[in-house]
This record gives sequence, C-alpha cells and structure tokens, in this order.
Amino acid sequence: MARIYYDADADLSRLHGKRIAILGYGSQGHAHAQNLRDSGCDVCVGLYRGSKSWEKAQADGFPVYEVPEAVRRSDVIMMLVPDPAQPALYREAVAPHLSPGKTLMFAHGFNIRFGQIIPPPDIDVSMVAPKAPGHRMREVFREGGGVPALVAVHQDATGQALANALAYAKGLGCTRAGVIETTFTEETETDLFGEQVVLCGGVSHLIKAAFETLIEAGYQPEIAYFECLHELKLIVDLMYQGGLSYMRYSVSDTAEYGDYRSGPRVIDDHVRATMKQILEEIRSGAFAEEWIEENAKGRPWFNAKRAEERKHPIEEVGRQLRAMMPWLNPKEVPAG
Ligand SMILES: NC(=O)C1=CN([C@@H]2O[C@H](COP(=O)(O)OP(=O)(O)OC[C@H]3O[C@@H](n4cnc5c(N)ncnc54)[C@H](OP(=O)(O)O)[C@@H]3O)[C@@H](O)[C@H]2O)C=CC1
Ligand SMILES: CC[C@](O)(C(C)=O)C(=O)O
Ligand SMILES: [Mg+2]
Ligand SMILES: [Mg+2]
Repeated sequence: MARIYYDADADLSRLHGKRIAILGYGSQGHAHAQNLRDSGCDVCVGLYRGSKSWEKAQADGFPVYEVPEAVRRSDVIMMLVPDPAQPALYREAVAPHLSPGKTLMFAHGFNIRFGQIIPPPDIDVSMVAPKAPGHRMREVFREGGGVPALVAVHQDATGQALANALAYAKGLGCTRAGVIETTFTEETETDLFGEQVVLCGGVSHLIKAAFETLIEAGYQPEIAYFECLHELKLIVDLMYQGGLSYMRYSVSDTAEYGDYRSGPRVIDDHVRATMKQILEEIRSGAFAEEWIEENAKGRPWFNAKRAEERKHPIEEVGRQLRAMMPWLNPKEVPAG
C-alpha cells in the first residue's frame, strides 16, 4: 500500500525561521516560490546574471541573488534549473556553499538517480516532485486546491529530512491533494516513462497522427483540430473528475462502443512492446546518457526538432481558432 500524506501529516511551522532558496524561476521555480511565500515562508530566488527571469522574479517581489549568494543565505536549497544544467551549477555554485545541516532539494530525481550529482553526506537531500506542470500548479493553488506530489529522501543527515520535506510539500499545497512516499529511483523512472509514453510524447503524437490522417483524407483542418486536440481537454476533464468510467458515462454509447472496438487496435501489442522497450532504456540509463550527450553537443537534434514541431499545421490552425475563444486565455510560447 502506498504511504500517502495529507495536510494533517505535515507541519508547516518546521519551515518557519528558515530561508528557502529557489534556484531557477521558470515553470516550477515561479510556482514553488509563490506558493511557499503565500504559505508564509521566507523565500529568495537564485539566478545567473543576465537571466531573462531575473527582472520577473524581482517584479514578483522576491529578493534575487546570484546562485552562490542565494545558497549561502539559505537553509533549504531547491534545485529548479533544467536537469541538464544542474550538475555544472551544483559543482560550481552550490556545493562550495553548502554546510552541515542545510537541505538540498529536487523536484525530479534525474541527477541523483543517474549519478550526475553526488552531495556530501552531512546534508539532507530530499525531493518533492509535483505531478503537474508548474503553471497549472500555481493556478490550482490560487483556486484553493493543490496538485499531487511524490516525496523521497536520499540522505537524512539530521533525522528530520522526511518531516521537513513534507512541510515543504504542504507549503506548495501538495498535501491538499496527496503526497506519496517513494524513492529517487521510482520517481525518476516513472516520471520519465509517463512524460515520454503518455503525457507529452504519447498524447502529442497521437493527436498529430489523427489530425494528419483526417487532413490527408480531405477533411477541413479546423474540424480536425477541434476533434483531435481541442475536445481532448474536455474529455480528459471527465476522466480527471471521475475516471475512465465517468468519461464513458458522459459520451454516447456509439462512442463507447467505438472506444472498446477500435482503441485496442490503435494501442496494440506493438505499442505495448515499444512501451516496454522505452521503460528499459530509461531504467538502464541509456536515455539519460543520450540526453546528457545531446546537451554536451549543444542540443542540435533537440533544437531542430523543436523548430520543426512549432511549424506543424495543427499549430497554425489552432492559433487562429483559439484567438476566437478569448475565455480560454490563449497562450503563446514566449520568444527567445
Ligand atoms: N516543468 C515542470 O512543470 C516540471 C519540472 N520538474 C523539474 O523541475 C526542474 C526545473 O524544471 P523547469 O521548471 O521545467 O525548468 P525551466 O526551464 O522552466 O526553468 C529553468 C529556470 O532556471 C534558470 N536557469 C537555467 N540555467 C541556470 C543556471 N545555470 N543558473 C541559474 N539559473 C538557471 C532559467 O533561467 P532563464 O529564465 O534565464 O532561462 C529558468 O529561470 C527540473 O528538475 C524538472 O525536471 C518537475 C516537475 C514538473
Ligand atoms: C509531464 C512532464 C513533467 O514530468 C511534468 C510537468 O510533470 C516535466 O518534466 O515537465
Ligand atoms: Mg512529471
Ligand atoms: Mg518530468
């Protein structure tokens, strides 16, 4: 049985009198900093000079320092820069300023699991990994809710690492939804698997393949967009509230019959075998090695792919249709 912690299991006052440094002010960074501050915590932000986030964090009311200064001033250091940037930042700007009793935290276990960061034994090392994109995590918190998270302890020098990590999770609002105890290994492997196979890779390529199939057959792109992308959110909302059964209760019996008949032909044995292969590449470290190497080369494949994907016809038609639905609060990817 999973061990799941809720609000009553966590004591926020453990963080009172401590300063928390949030390193990075991107998707997760801004949400951690703002949720923790709203929960009464003392938060500063650590960035590099010239960061495009520096002014934003300042405008949001946080003291901002270069990373070494933020680490020196703080008791709890949460590492929220991109995974591939963490090892060098840790070596150059974090490790020299850690001292016994400080806590180093992560929102994803990649660099600990794959041996890219090896902290000294006299500090606590823990993780609170929200199961949500940072921007949604902030919005849900402001609405009075919270997103689920995983908690793990890699090193417990003080004997307080779990209780302190749970206090941090409460500050984020995650104990409102449930915080599951795990290990860095389980979090890393399941997170990478989920984002590659379902949440990001699986869903986006399912959408594109269905969209392209309709376009190639001569249907209108606008209809293909509404059918394959826009309505997906409305269908997922039903699953989010009541599981697959509630979605199937709400759709027509014709749709439910088509679900049982055709779904397994799309997600067939070949797809399941590929999922197993991807999981194995994650567990063996092959994926991590490839991603580390791609970053060392300056991300040529990643950057080319990102540019190509942004030009896909579904993006253009989607932009035009969303512009007619201002209540969706349409977003653009910021330039740069
Ligand atoms: N995105 C998400 O929702 C989730 C992410 N995570 C994990 O959270 C961590 C952070 O990811 P994410 O929020 O996506 O990252 P983002 O790319 O959104 O943000 C990274 C931030 O770090 C800053 N930064 C980059 N390099 C440095 C550096 N060398 N020194 C100081 N600051 C730096 C960036 O500055 P600038 O703005 O100038 O580029 C930016 O503010 C990762 O471990 C990730 O796996 C976990 C759960 C969900
Ligand atoms: C699903 C992608 C994610 O794992 C997340 C938002 O949880 C990430 O790494 O951003
Ligand atoms: Mg995730
Ligand atoms: Mg992830």
